[in-house]
Amino acid sequence: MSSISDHNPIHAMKVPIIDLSHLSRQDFYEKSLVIKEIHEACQNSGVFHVINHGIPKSVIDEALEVNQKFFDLPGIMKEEILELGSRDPFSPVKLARFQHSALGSDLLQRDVLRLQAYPFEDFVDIWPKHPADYREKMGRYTAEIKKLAIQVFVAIMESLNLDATYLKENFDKGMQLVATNSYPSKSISDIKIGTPPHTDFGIITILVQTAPGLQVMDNLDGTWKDAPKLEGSLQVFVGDLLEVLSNGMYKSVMHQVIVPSTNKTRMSIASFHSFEFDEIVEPAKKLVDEEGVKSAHCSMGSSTDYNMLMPIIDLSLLQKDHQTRSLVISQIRESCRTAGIFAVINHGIPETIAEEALTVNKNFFNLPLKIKEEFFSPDMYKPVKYGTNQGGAHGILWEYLKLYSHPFETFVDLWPKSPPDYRNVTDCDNIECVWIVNYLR
Ligand SMILES: O=C(O)CCC(=O)C(=O)O
Ligand SMILES: [Fe+2]
Repeated sequence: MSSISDHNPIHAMKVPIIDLSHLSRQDFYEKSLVIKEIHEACQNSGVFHVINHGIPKSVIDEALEVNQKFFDLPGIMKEEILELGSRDPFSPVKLARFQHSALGSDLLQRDVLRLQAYPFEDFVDIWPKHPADYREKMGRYTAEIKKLAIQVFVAIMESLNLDATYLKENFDKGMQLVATNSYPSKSISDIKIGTPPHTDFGIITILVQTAPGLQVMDNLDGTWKDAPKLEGSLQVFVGDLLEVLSNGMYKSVMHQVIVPSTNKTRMSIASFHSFEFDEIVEPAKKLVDEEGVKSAHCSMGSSTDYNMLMPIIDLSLLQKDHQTRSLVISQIRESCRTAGIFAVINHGIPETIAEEALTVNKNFFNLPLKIKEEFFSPDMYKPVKYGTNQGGAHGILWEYLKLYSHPFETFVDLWPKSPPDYRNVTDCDNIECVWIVNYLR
């Protein structure tokens, strides 16, 4: 059986480096160049380094040190935290050992201490008490990172051609969840050390890592690349909600950690930033085209536990080698088990076909009632059925058209004749298929 250790050699990714000191300069031209670099970085790689970010090295080093000390504590000292958070996924402080299946049959393990960090006063009293300076040093680190996240968020909004103040207030008071990942130097039996492939759920993540192991999916060639640390930099990741907000212009970046077997332990601190928990995120209006067409994104709040977000499955990976295919299949299994819903990308259906189908159906619903009524029937098993419906707490009214569509030849002659190009829309080749087109007035 194949395993992580025998997959292809990994090359390093050219992760863009953004010099943040240019952002605070008065020079408009210099600033606009950085904004352009941020735009390209978010669009192409979904991850970038920030340097000259203004956070003192001592603050970062102390945060890493104090977390290392925490993980080195005897189990008994960590027990109070385990007690507090182990059973409740929404607990603001949670310590857990994650074991996830990754490539092939491999299991990947890491320990994670997750803390809600904003507003600081609301949570600090339940942060670890040991080591004695944990709260002070992590408090300083998380406050600096929050300031940096706001600065980066504003620049990202500008890079999308949105106003610098767009959703800034929401982001200012939004959530900050900090996860310290601890990767021990040796694994037990067959279990490898690492984090399985995933995208981060929020708007942005700011990461500091101590040792090699982080890999990023290169969207250009669909391969994993090493994303090593750069001395003094912090790494910024595009999260799922930024993908939604940007109407798909920026893509959340798929990444994983596979710790090479050396004798060194590895640690990272990931700070996830988003809006308030129950806020629904939708594509920015300015980025939705004139016809109001949103790309295939669901709006979603960040209220869900971050392990429970809408998973995104890249169907093109099913055509790749055996290892990759079984990874995708295990992602699908996991999505069905946990979220019960998932989004598919790279599904092979050209965008034009989906758009034409939407347009031709819109044209159908805009026909005079007299024509649509022809398909009205109380028989719910009729292969072509038009009707109206009303429901939900707000009594929303919608029209629908239900079509049996496979086998195409059997049913196409029953489909609407107008608009004249209605029947040209693609058939489904080899699946049992019923289309139900709902139309909200
Ligand atoms: O450990 C790392 O470098 C990355 C961890 C990560 O991706 C996460 O916590 O979401
Ligand atoms: Fe991550």
